[in-house]
Amino acid sequence: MIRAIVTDIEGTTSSLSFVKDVLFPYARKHLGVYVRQHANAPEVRQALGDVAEHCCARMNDEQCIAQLEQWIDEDRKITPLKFLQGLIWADGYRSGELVGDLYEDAANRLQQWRSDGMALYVFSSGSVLAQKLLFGHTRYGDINSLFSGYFDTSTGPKQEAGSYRSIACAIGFDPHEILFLSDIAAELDAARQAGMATYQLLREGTAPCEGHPHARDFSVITF
Ligand SMILES: CSCCC(=O)C(=O)COP(=O)(O)O
Ligand SMILES: [Mg+2]
Repeated sequence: MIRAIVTDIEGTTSSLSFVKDVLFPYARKHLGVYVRQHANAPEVRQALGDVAEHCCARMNDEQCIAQLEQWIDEDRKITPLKFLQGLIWADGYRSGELVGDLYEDAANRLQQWRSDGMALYVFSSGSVLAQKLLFGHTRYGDINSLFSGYFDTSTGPKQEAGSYRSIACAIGFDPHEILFLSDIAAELDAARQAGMATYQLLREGTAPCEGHPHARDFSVITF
């Protein structure tokens, strides 16, 4: 019996275009100024140190900024980039320039599942801060109270079964009691390898993959 649901964000609860055409360009535009202005903040220093460590190189701040900009252009899911993006998006949500995108069917079904006693979690490449910001600033209001926990790449890559085993362990459910929702075949394969049930969301432009049930939106998911 399914007792917990873990959901991806981009292409699942929220549109691909919001992430690619709104969030990433916003971070790209503000990254340099943000890092220079906050260069002495401990969390920014830590992130820049992690960039250099990832590159196995000694790098000054400007070299780190150039590397981070390149990673945004390549849509790399590297933890210090994701961490800094979350900090930068916070300003955009605070000012009202960013509104967290959330499909209406996802908002309704998440609410219903929670009312039915289902435990709900998020697993996204976006940092935990970025996840809370998105769900905290939707046109349906702040829906963070629906979620019991959040996971990002600090738990592990989304294409590796071990990440899903770690999530199951952390939330205290057997993998067979957990349903994982995503648009990406490699993520669904990894979750199933860990023993989770899966559903592929077929939002705009997503092609169905083999071996997983699929749904055009949250309203038709059954388990
Ligand atoms: C938390 S919203 C930003 C999502 C993001 O940065 C990203 O790279 C998309 O990752 P997902 O795992 O949700 O597909
Ligand atoms: Mg996705």
